[in-house]
Amino acid sequence: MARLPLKQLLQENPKKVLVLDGGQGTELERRGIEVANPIWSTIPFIDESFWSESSVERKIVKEMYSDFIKAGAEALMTVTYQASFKSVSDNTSIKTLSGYDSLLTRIVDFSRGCIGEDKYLIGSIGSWGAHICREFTGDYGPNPETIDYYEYFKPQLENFNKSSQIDLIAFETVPNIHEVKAILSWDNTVLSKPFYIGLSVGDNGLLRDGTTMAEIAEFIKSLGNKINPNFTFLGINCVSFNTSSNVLASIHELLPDMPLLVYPNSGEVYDSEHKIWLPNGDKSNTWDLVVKRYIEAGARLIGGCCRTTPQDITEVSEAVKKYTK
Ligand code: MET
Ligand SMILES: [Zn+2]
Repeated sequence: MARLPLKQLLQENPKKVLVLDGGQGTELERRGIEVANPIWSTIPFIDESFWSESSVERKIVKEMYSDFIKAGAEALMTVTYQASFKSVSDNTSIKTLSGYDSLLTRIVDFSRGCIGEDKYLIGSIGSWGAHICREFTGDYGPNPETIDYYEYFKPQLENFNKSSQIDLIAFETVPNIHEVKAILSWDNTVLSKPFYIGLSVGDNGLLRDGTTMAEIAEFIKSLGNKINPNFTFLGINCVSFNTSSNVLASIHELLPDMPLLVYPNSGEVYDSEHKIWLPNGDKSNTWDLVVKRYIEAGARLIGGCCRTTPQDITEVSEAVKKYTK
């Protein structure tokens, strides 16, 4: 069954909450793919051997999608978070724009083949900071306003814009206000299909660069009807599980009419000194509880980010069913 256009689905079903998949990068790692390299989880697609039917890595990616779908995911992301033209051309043998474009098209078409026609495919784009591992600090240097964000995103955006397989473009883990402003300054010639912004927010409830949610909301309101009509969701991703529902509620209070999205990390806490993940100390926080709060706070797209697995998505989808009845 073919899917309805995303915007139509949301408009015709005001209570519909879409279940997203979990963290593809960490899930592939959990399944045995070595992702520690500058283009992270996109690495398996670079070697020509991936495209042969017998490839083990190809099987792993397919199974990951199939397991997220069995868990209840209705929208799944391409594994292209760290696959900007700059990252790919600086770190692999693919150096030309046309070679890059072919790579993305291959990944997108393969991902569509894995998920089928009835699910939504989201084109993942990591923030500018992701290519220098700054998505959790927001430190974009002394003149973040002078960075040419469009130049950086253009090749990936153009591919996703023209692809009939991509339903929604995701700017993920955006930590800096100047980047948010740049993305929202682009009209529908630059961003010609539904898109969202996932903010990278700390436990203090601030964008990683220190900007308050109120400043972001004011900026969005100031755009008035000049805002790109394809701006479909605002929200947070790769944020801590325990604080995510409070942050989302604060955005909802400021922008009550904006459809929101949220996909936090698993409840584990990263110990950067020992480079290990520790279990969630706060047992009172369950998916059932946070999903209930997300829905109360206007979330229309809910899933998991780093270290979340199909088991997490099963719990998310059960809670979504329960609280959207
Ligand atoms: C660092 S956040 C990563 C988000 C991306 N969608 C992934 O899980 O692969
Ligand atoms: Zn993440």
